[in-house]
Amino acid sequence: MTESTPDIEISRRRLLGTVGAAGAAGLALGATGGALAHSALTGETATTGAAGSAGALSSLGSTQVAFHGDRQAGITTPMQSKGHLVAFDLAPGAGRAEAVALMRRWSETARRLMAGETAPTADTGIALDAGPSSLTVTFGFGHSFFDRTGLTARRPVALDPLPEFSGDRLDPRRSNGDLWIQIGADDALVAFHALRALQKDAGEAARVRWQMNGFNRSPGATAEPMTARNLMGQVDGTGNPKPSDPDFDKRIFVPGSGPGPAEHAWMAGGSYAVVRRIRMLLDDWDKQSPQKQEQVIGRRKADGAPLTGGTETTKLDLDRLGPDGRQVIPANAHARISAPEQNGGAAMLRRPFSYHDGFGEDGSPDAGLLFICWQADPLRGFVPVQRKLDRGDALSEFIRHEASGLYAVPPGPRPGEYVGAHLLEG
Ligand SMILES: C=CC1=C(C)c2cc3[nH]c(cc4nc(cc5[nH]c(cc1n2)c(C)c5CCC(=O)O)C(CCC(=O)O)=C4C)c(C)c3C=C
Ligand SMILES: [Fe+2]
Repeated sequence: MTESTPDIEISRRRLLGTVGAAGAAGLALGATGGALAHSALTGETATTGAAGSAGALSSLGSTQVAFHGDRQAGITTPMQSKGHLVAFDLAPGAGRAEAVALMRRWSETARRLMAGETAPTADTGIALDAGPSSLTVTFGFGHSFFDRTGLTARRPVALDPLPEFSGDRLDPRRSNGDLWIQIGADDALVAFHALRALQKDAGEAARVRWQMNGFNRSPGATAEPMTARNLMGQVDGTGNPKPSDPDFDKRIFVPGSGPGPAEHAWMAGGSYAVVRRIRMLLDDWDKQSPQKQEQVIGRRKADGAPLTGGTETTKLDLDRLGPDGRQVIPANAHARISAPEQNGGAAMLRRPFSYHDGFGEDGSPDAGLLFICWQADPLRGFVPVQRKLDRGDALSEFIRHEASGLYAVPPGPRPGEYVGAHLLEG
């Protein structure tokens, strides 16, 4: 049984039965306002009720993100500790009818699992006991989906392939795809359970094209909630636009009405996800002195503060010169080049996962960032910034873009709807 507002879904049984008042704050994360609940998410666990009995959950396990809403979950939702990205291609011969049936199945599975219920068919039992654990399942459509389903006229221009960048070393087998799913959860079994259920749901209609696994810091691991670090050890995410910024919605989500053609109205309230697998050349990076590493980014490693001083949230002083007459934040520093004021206001919401897939024969880690950024229009978000980074970013020497995807992520479904219904049936 659930109690719903547009932004909040709380399991009444869990709220009244197993979680005390302190933990209840961590239970409700709306798909639109989830990021605001960061401190509730990362707070201490608050298990009450009969310890060890079925259904007794910590606030971490019982935290639930709404499946229905104006926006799909997993965009402004606080980053979870475990993530899976998976792209599918429709099977040969599968078209629009199969895509409709598939999106119906996937939506129902996602709805149930995000509510902490079992999968609709043949549940594997992997996630029993854990609760929803902030599970989010986010669906997107790639460029090739539209031709495969006879919907080319409805394909937005914003989904045109990204330009090539000089530093790209992309593997086509791990790039693009007709359909894309992002799964995030604060429990590894819950996340894998969702991945497996959705893959089984694909049946004969679609085949996995590529799949990647990622992680972030676990909620509660730090004394206070703080911006995550990446595998280079940097505080990463500071400059992200905040949901409280007056232009946040305009930058991240497709407007509800506008000059675009009517065929593209199905994307109103949606967003575009750029996904890049970026390998970090960690053996080279780790050889650099801390001072050099800080010059590459333009921020201090210890606390993420700008090299021009202050705290993590102090604005970069891009004009400041040092006693030697040189810019304190170097001309090629990553944070300078990517700053919105250096890019005509271009902004994106970065919501990545780190990844590690073992070590190569030479001992170097196959590790880096599953870089995912969200924007209302990639041509006014990712593309101009990446063009500039590609030309002169000090970080380029230490990273390699190995895979890429761009996906149209439609708005959230209304109760009774499936994700993408307005595209497939509108
Ligand atoms: C094209 C977009 C970007 C790519 C690709 C990218 C890769 C990348 N970034 C880091 C580490 C950091 N990035 C930081 C800031 C930052 N990066 C981008 C864009 C891309 N990064 C933006 C828009 C910003 C924010 C700029 C601002 O608002 O001032 C930082 C500084 C801290 C922060 O603001 O998050 C770090 C650290 C890595 C390691 C990486 C590829 C592996
Ligand atoms: Fe960056």
